[in-house]
Amino acid sequence: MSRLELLPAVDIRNGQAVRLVKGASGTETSFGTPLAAALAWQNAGAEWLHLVDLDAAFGTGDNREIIRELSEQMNIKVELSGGIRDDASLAAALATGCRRVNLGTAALEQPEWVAKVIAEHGDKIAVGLDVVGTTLRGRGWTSEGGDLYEVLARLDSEGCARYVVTDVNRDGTLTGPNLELLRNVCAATDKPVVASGGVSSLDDLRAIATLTGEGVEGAIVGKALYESKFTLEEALEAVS
Ligand SMILES: O=C(O)c1ccccc1N[C@@H]1O[C@H](COP(=O)(O)O)[C@@H](O)[C@H]1O
Repeated sequence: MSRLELLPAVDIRNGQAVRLVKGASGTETSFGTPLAAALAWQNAGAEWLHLVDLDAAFGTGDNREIIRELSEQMNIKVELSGGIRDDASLAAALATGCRRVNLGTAALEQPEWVAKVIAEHGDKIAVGLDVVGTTLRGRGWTSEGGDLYEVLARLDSEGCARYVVTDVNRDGTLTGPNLELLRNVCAATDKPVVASGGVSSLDDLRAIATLTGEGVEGAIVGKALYESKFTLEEALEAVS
């Protein structure tokens, strides 16, 4: 069985590394500069960084320059999310040298464009499936975007390489991952799944790691790291 990949998260709002509760704008807790956070995870042994431009996701601006500068200092793989919705934003994201991008809103609102970029860029494109129950959310998780399994079937048929599955109601809450959701999504697709939302403990990571045989490839870890529930070194050891 393959080892669970860990992706520490750096979410950026107004130039700061922040954590939100259930993705709600206005619930930010700041944790210093994005570069300091990213370097801390890189120096602690991260193989991946999950980097989110929250302003771009919410439509309140962007943090492109910070992301460009930060990316120059990363020698680990970066997955970049937030506001990637057209050719220009996709080109800017890929120009940072990131390993892959996550599309959210675009996958719900612009299916033809998403099918086109999946065909053009292959596994550089992942889709973030951000859900409440089985209903997808877009536009900073404020709009409803259809049924999870219908959209998943459409994206699968278009060759989408990977899905990042977030239970919105667990994100930033430290209440544990939604293992049932992860199992259900893995049963519905052959493509790898990255788990997001709710991780609070090393046991949560061990529980997600039991799903690697079903298709869970990685887990995003945010608030638990920022609130020192465990260290990244401990997390990497726990899933090794
Ligand atoms: O990560 C978050 O906390 C988050 C909160 C609210 C909205 C989006 C969030 N993150 C990721 O951003 C992309 C969606 O951006 P877009 O819709 O493509 O502009 C997606 O990967 C979310 O998981």
